[in-house]
Amino acid sequence: MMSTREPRLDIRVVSVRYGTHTVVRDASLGVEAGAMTAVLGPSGSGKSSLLRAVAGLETPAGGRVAIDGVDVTATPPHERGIGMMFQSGALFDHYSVGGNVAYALSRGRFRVPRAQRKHRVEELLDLVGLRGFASRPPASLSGGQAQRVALARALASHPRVLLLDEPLSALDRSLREHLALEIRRIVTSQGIGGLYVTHDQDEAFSVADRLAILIDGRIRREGGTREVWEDPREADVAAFLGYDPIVPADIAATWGVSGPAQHALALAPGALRLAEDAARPLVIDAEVVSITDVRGARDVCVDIAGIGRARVRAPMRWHPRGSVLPLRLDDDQVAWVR
Ligand SMILES: Nc1ncnc2c1ncn2[C@@H]1O[C@H](COP(=O)(O)OP(=O)(O)OP(=O)(O)O)[C@@H](O)[C@H]1O
Repeated sequence: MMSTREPRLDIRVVSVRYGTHTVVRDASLGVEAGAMTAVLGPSGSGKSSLLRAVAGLETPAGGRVAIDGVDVTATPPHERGIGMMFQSGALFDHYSVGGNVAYALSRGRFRVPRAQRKHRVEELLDLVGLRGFASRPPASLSGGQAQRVALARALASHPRVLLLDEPLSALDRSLREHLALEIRRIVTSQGIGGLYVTHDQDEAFSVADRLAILIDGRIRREGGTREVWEDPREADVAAFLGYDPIVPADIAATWGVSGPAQHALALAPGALRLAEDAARPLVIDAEVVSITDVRGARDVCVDIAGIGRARVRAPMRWHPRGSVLPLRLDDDQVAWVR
């Protein structure tokens, strides 16, 4: 059920234009306090431009941005009560880790009195898992630690809204997953409204509780992560999320599956299963194209008449019995799309 409270961050029909080129068109989105929305979309879809408009670094060509019900569309960035974190933390090398965080406490409308800064720096470093790091020079930090400092700095002045633009994309995957969960924990526990820009589907799903899918400057789907995944509604949204292939309705009908008129059947990874022991006729015949060993499984590329290439997971010790591979469909792993 939708809350009747004012959302922490309210983006209403915001457009961003560079010259005559509109790169964000009528974007509307609400983020509750203590919640994180990921703006997920392909490269060049306008994600950073939307974030920059929310931050006040870009003047929207139309629409409004409100924080806690107050219109901040014309408010300078440092007076909006927002924190920002980017791909590269851009720490000051000539300050210590603590100095970098303290600097953020000394500026803007939300600055902290000098006497309280040291305590707040320690509190923030503790929050991001860097207790005892205050006197370290930034050059001595790993990439992940540097981004933790950037996060501490972004949180320094008790922002009401935290804006994150691909903050983990320079880190390796395992660290990215770990830090994404930690950022989520911090945003939630601090009651901040988080807006997190990424092009990485896995990262979006681990960091956010809601998703806004931005394609070609338009928010094409918005909702809870699970809801968006289970019902992407449109074929290109499904394809961007990783559904592949998208099967025309007439072919799906030959598998005994039918859906709404003018819809196609999008298959999630894992929707096609080996069916070597299943009773005919409810099997889909595929041709084996290639087999690649991956961690803990075999990735089988198949060709299905009328659809083309698709991928199927098989156990590590599996070998095909012939060139024709019988498959079945797991109908929990499909979505009907327009
Ligand atoms: N300052 C600018 N002046 C002119 N065009 C710009 C400017 N900034 C971005 N653009 C263009 O706006 C479009 C959207 O860019 P934006 O950086 O918002 O996309 P994005 O989804 O964040 O992409 P990426 O994931 O690659 O960072 C692109 O076509 C880009 O070239």
